[in-house]
Amino acid sequence: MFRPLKILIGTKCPPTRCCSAFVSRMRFSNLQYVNRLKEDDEACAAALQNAHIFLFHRLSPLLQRTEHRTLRPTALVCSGTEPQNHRTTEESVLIGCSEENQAQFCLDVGKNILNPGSSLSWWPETLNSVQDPSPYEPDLCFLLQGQALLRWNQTSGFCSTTGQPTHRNRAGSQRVCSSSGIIYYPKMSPVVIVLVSDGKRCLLGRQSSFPRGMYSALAGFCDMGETLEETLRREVAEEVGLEVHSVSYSSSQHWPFPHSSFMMAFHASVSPAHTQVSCQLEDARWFSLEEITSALQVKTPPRRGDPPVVWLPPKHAIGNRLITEWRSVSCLHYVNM
Ligand SMILES: NC(=O)c1ccc[n+]([C@@H]2O[C@H](COP(=O)([O-])OP(=O)(O)OC[C@H]3O[C@@H](n4cnc5c(N)ncnc54)[C@H](O)[C@@H]3O)[C@@H](O)[C@H]2O)c1
Ligand SMILES: [Mg+2]
Repeated sequence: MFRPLKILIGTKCPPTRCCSAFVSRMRFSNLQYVNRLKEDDEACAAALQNAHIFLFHRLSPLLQRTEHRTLRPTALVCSGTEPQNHRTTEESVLIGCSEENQAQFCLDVGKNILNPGSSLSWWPETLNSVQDPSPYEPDLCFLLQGQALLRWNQTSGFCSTTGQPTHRNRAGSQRVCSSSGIIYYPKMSPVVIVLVSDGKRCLLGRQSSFPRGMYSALAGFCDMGETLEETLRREVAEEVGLEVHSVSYSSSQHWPFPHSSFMMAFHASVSPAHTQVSCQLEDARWFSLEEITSALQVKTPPRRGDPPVVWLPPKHAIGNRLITEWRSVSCLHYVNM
């Protein structure tokens, strides 16, 4: 039976993924340490004895609401003195280590491999319900990484070539076919997300699967063999029938839906003379600076029965970042006119 060791509420945030954090982590050999744990099962098992283990249930992270109405991940703190049960040692996945070289793992205590997508639906709702998500943000990429790695291990139990079982290494960072020796590594799907502008307005769309009233930048999966630029131009042409004429890169983000996407975000512009939308989505339309400004102020999605209101992806989604960047540049443009 699963036996928790000690629950730590509001555990210290893992380091954020900004460039300076990476540089300092390199300097203190943290990355080399994590790489060694991925390659050395014995070292990894030893590290687990004194690790922080972040808990998930059916792929959803177990979160604690703090007194400041923010959410924090819940972790077991292993002291090395108590024996660990079979599931902890066999199913925890390594996701990193602290500045003090304490290993950090994730463990799903209620995995649901028959319907792995079902438990994810509460993610956006939970994240949107956080009044002020800023203290949560450093934890978010950490949890997304853990969730993706847990799901990949739960759904990759068999070799797609031989049909035989695969076995994971201690860190959960690779799986090997027991019959052929083929090595599998975690997969993610590249996605382009693009905010199209005509100079004065930006173009947002919604799919029928989006929550009521939500609009976002256009997005689409890369086809095999495509460059990012080709995906971007194809998706904009397919979804709204427009041709973009300039493209600039913004940023990237791991995204858990539908099965670990790697989102690469861009700004693009169309000629103000050719803005007629031919929509293949549920809706796509141009938004003025004023409309975007008021939509960004909607912090929680409308409840059932509330009047319809446009709202945008939450702060931690890259779609929100694109829209916020566009608004900042547009505001500057108006100030300078
Ligand atoms: N983080 C954000 O701010 C943000 C905002 C908007 C969309 N997104 C994400 O972008 C992703 C792509 O957007 P979309 O749904 O408009 O894509 P899309 O326009 O390419 O349409 C989705 C369809 O593409 C096909 N497809 C091709 N390759 C696929 C793959 N590897 N996995 C799944 N389906 C594949 C499927 O038929 C699917 O129904 C979605 O997962 C969505 O959650 C994220
Ligand atoms: Mg799309």
